[in-house]
Amino acid sequence: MVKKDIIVKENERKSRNDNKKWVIVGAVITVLMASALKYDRRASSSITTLFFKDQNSSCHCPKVSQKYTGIIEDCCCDFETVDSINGEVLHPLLKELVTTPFFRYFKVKLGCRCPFWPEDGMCRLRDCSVCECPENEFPEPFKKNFHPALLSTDFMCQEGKSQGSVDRTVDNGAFRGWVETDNPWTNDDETDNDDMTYVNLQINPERYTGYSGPSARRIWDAVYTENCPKYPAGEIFQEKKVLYKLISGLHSSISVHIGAEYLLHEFTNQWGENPELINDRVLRYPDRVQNLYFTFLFVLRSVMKAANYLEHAEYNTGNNEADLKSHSLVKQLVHNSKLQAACPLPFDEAKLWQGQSGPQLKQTIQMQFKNIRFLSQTYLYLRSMYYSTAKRYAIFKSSSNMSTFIMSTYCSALMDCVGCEKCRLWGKLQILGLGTALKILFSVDDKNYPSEPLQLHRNEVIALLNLLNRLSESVKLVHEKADMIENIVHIVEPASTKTSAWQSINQL
Ligand SMILES: Cc1cc2nc3c(=O)[nH]c(=O)nc-3n(C[C@H](O)[C@H](O)[C@H](O)COP(=O)(O)OP(=O)(O)OC[C@H]3O[C@@H](n4cnc5c(N)ncnc54)[C@H](O)[C@@H]3O)c2cc1C
Repeated sequence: MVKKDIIVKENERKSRNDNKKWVIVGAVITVLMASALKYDRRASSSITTLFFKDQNSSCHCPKVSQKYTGIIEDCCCDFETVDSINGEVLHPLLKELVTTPFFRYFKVKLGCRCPFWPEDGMCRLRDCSVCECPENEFPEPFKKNFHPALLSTDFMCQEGKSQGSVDRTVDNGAFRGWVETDNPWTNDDETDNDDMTYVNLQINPERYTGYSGPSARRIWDAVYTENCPKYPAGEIFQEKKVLYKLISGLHSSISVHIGAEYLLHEFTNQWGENPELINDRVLRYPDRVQNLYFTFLFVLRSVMKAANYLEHAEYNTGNNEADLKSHSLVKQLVHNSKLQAACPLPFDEAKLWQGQSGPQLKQTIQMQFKNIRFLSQTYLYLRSMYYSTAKRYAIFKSSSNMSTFIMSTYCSALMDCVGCEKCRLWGKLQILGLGTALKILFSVDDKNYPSEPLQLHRNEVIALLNLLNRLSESVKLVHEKADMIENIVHIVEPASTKTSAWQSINQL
């Protein structure tokens, strides 16, 4: 063997040894993390939090999840495109937008009475309660029930658009001011009164609150079982499936936010990520991840459809500079060329309500989602007759068709039963956001009823864009960290051996 070959061989051997060393070091670190995770979940969360932070701050790109690829079920976009456009365009814009004064103050009725069960605040943390805004903090124009004058340009007709294809954009040449009209998809009992309060969303983040147990379970159980039934295999109505997927996607997002900002050590008030929770509640179930992406695209589509309305809306809080910023960010969002090129139609709402039973089905589903006052009245009547809560609930569950019908009309009313103020705040905001998306996509028919253009409440716009931001954050976290979380958690315990308490209950 010539000398040169010997040197090459020697270098290869050294490099193999070096590699082995790194493999061993890696394995030791993994084992240490795994044992820490096994014996102290909270401590391990801190370790993984540090681990995640290091990954992000290093010069290497964070490891990207390749697990979710291809077209997102029932949508017109694939995972890869959504991840890239979200990371590049949507997330940065939305993150900034929701900090502006217009979008950070949300009007909400927090002290509502649950029409189904007595209040049983199961919250055990101070983090559960909401800091309401002092009177002098929220924007002056928000206090007035103002109706600004109409802009001069009126609703434009659609003549001359390309040959016969249906243009489904909501084209409101004029912004008609913030109005008080009923949203057929949500509770319309949110008009101004003394019970309403303004909340600064920035200081009330959606995160772990400690709200759990029977109270929380009962809400989700009611949402899925009573109002938005899980679709059985072979379900014929695509529309019902859409409603289920929206709720499930929202649920996934809430779980991701709980896991992303978790109270690791109550005593030291240390917050961080809880990867095990994110894995157990969302990542282990590919359909829940699909539903999260679906909900994101659905809401995104509604924002894109309402582009012209949102562009011409008034973002007035009395702070000129900040309001110009809100307006500019909204415009950048709704007319973003990268977004339009990458994912021009995130969800195709025109495919729904097509069959003969379409209109009736639409009404039924609308009723499932919204809250009608009728229930409260009927419920109060029943309550005056029956004192036992259990009996009252049993009546609703088992008696006449009427009761079943009434019971099934409630998705948003259930938010009044959430026994934790902060969860109720975000629950109400996000259900209102979903209701607004549904309203934009399904309640406005520019082609057949051009005289009834889209009209939104200020609060609906605030809810819609905050919801989109929440979903965008969840999608980003799942995309960037799913593989890492799954690897870490699987080292400790194979997913297949785990069965959550709730899964067991549901399987009974
Ligand atoms: C409206 C609302 C808002 C909330 N907001 C917060 C909050 O901000 N902070 C906080 O700490 N807690 C919040 N909670 C409580 C939280 O959502 C959980 O209920 C709680 O942490 C207990 O979790 P769990 O493990 O019992 O499962 P849950 O999340 O309560 O889930 C219950 C069951 O629903 C099913 N399920 C779960 N996820 C999905 C999904 N994506 N799709 C379909 N089915 C699913 C499963 O069968 C699961 O076992 C909120 C609850 C509600 C109802």
